[in-house]
Amino acid sequence: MNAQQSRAQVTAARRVVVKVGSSSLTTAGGGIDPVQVTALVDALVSARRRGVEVVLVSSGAIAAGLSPLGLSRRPSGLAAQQAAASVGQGLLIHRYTSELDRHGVVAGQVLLTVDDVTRRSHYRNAYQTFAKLLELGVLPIVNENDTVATSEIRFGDNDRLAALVAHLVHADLLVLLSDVDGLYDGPPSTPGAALLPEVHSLDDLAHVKVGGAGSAGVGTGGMQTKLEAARIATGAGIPVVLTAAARVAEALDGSEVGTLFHATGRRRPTRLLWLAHATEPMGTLVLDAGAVAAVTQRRASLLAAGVTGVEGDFHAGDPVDIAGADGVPVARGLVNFDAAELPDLLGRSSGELKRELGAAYEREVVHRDDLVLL
Ligand SMILES: Nc1ncnc2c1ncn2[C@@H]1O[C@H](COP(=O)(O)OP(=O)(O)O)[C@@H](O)[C@H]1O
Ligand SMILES: N[C@@H](CCC(=O)OP(=O)(O)O)C(=O)O
Repeated sequence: MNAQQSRAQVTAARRVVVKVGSSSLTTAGGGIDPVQVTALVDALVSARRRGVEVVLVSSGAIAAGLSPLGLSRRPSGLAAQQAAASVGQGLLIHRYTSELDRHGVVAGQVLLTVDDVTRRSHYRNAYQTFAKLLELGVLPIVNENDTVATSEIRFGDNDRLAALVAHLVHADLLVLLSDVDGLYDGPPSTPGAALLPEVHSLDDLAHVKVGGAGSAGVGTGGMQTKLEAARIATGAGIPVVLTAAARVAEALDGSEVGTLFHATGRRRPTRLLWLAHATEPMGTLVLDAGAVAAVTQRRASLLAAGVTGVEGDFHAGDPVDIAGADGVPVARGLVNFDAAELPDLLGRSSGELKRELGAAYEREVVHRDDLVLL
């Protein structure tokens, strides 16, 4: 496939998720950069006019809230960040809404937490909301619900959130916008660093040196979280274009800008993708060798009989790691029992548990549908 043919996947995309980072939306002095927002909105509206459905994932709430609160830089404490996000998210949406209004486009705000897409009932709900918004011609603008997320359940970076949203809405393409015009083989400030126009497999990037966030101090993850996002999306069958926010119009019309990451894998259930890549495990279940084989090779549910140890303080429904005797996680799943209930059940067969404790205890410790191999 030559470079031009590669970009045909971009122009063929009918549903696109575009993610823009804080560093591309804010001025050097802090606050939202109106010029950048106008340029971004114009490019998104042009794509919509070509019949493309667009979902925007926008960071910038914390950055936009700094100057109204008299802060000159991103605070380190979670509560202060949440306060800044609370102030800034309204300003950010107001800016988008008024820009989109010039084009007669209606914006819809969608604030997501990790729970919204790990819990079965929530993620179905999130999918239906997006589908309805798109059907109504609304441009959804997504951010993490920073003000309510706690440090344990926070995403922290919107790159992975964007990849998971792309999968959730069944997008054909993910466009990651930053202040740098693509992936370089080393931090772009390093002399001689060269842009990589195409990446066929993220496993080929051993030679690439990846640094942290840019100099402005408002971005969070740097290139690392963008590569993680690219891994999630491409592994689920969605190609990714990474480029500078200033080049969004070219990226969307299929010009050869930035870095194109080719899709490598196929679609998987969104919730499982989320479980593998986005959740913080609340504990670990240690298994005997037979149970490891059952879970990893036969894709069976995990039963109490094969669990030998329980670590952590979790509740039914929480994500937990599933490890072999060496403690190395082999899978992650949503557990069906509280940590406190499990010690009495370990090593016992389902039939025995049902006889002694009642039918409610016959259930799997982790059901195979709620389990993903790592
Ligand atoms: N190999 C690399 N290629 C490109 N950029 C890199 C690389 N390593 C580190 N970076 C840095 O990552 C920064 C982008 O991340 P970040 O500041 O978090 O952006 P955003 O706010 O857009 O999410 C760039 O400004 C760049 O300095
Ligand atoms: N939800 C946070 C954004 C966190 C984040 O990922 O920021 P960035 O690295 O700029 O994309 C906010 O709106 O400030």
